[in-house]
Amino acid sequence: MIEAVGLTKRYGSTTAVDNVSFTVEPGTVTGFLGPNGAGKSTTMRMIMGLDRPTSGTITVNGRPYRQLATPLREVGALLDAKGLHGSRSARAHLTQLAVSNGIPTRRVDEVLEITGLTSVAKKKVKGFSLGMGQRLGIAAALLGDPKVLIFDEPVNGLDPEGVKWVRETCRSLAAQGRTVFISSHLMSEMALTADHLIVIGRGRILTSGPVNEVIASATSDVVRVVTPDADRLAEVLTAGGLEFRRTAPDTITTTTAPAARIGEAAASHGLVLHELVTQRASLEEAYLELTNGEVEYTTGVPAAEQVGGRRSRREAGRH
Ligand SMILES: Nc1ncnc2c1ncn2[C@@H]1O[C@H](COP(=O)(O)OP(=O)(O)OP(=O)(O)O)[C@@H](O)[C@H]1O
Repeated sequence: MIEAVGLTKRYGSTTAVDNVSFTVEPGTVTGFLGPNGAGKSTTMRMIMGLDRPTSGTITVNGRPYRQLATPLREVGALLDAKGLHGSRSARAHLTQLAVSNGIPTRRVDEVLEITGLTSVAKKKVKGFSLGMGQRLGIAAALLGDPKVLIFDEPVNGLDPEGVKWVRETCRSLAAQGRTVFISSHLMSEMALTADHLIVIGRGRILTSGPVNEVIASATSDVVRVVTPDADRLAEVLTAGGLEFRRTAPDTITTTTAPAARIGEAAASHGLVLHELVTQRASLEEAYLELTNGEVEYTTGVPAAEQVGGRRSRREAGRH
């Protein structure tokens, strides 16, 4: 398990992580979701002992990373897939890592197999595609057979097949009882991959909980009614104490009454309805609702366009 208590990291005048507390439980995929610059990578680096907290603690299995006796056997991480020596083969890279961490080299073939890299094990890493690099990074994370895994933006830049592979790998690692903590700025991807979400913005936790609850808390159903009897329906709804808006002469919308109640109220007064629709807010809307105002910078591009279209700073080569 991973536990953060009052975790804070400042870089000069920038507070990257601001008094954050959370736990990440075994047997689940926990998504760490937030816009660019929210503090995800900084938190993950602190888990791995690559950055020291300004205050607070972050532990893996009850200990700070630097106090773990055999760190690679307890926690594996994919933080930056580009930190590879290009002239080495995938097998040589993993073998060197195994030897320097006292891990039997037979494990190298196992992780190559798990990550589907056996056929390219002898190829030089510099010829690897982004997807193969991600697989190699995950192979390295799995080398010590750790119970805790941390992947920072593992699907960034991957094609749909690569995204699916990462998703299924995370799910199966969690099904084996491992603790899987993955960061992303994509709500839609997290909705498919994670069981739990921790949503962060400007270094602070905005919300956390089971994925469905987090999404439900940020979205509300909108019921839209189209009727030639809008005036009479409005009277009926008012008499029933229901709140609604007239969005067009023949259209009524409400976020407080379920469609069934509106339909029954209309039927009991013999009113004709042409449409009675429940519209669920999209995941992007939920995400924007959750992280509204928490983005580090804005581009002047409407937020809805930014969600799908923006590249992370890492992808843009500015990380
Ligand atoms: N080494 C550093 N020195 C100074 N500031 C830093 C450093 N690392 C991160 N920051 C700042 O801390 C904040 C959080 O950055 P971080 O990389 O943790 O965010 P993130 O959520 O991982 O975002 P992204 O998805 O863009 O990687 C940002 O304001 C960033 O500019």
